[in-house]
Amino acid sequence: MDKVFIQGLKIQTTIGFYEWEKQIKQTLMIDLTMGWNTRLAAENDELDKTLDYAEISVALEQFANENPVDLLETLAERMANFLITEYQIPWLKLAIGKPGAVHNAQTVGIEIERGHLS
Ligand SMILES: Nc1nc2c(c(=O)[nH]1)N=C([C@H](O)[C@@H](O)CO)CN2
Repeated sequence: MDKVFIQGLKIQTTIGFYEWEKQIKQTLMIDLTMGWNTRLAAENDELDKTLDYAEISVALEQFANENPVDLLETLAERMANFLITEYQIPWLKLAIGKPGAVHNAQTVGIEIERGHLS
């Protein structure tokens, strides 16, 4: 299957298990790969036949800010459900990094895959 991807999307949002984290915004880095048949858009050069990576980038930051949670795991699961439902995405891989979380690590985070590749 073809893929549409977004790499290194930097968003600012409230996230974290500890009380002090609920008072601030922190940076998250998102990498998202989505399965899609890109031939449909290519046939007649039509944006509305594909996944608009610009629209989805904006939607992800908005989603994170409207759904504050403690864990990256929870955010990733909810984001994946949102994307699959809203855009009828059959398969996706989503990684969320929290670069400021561990002072002596470049970044930490999680990666999930949901749905099925045909
Ligand atoms: N696997 C995870 N571990 C931790 C998370 C998380 O979301 N997933 N979160 C924290 C804290 O919020 C941390 O980022 C604050 O330093 C700790 N471990």
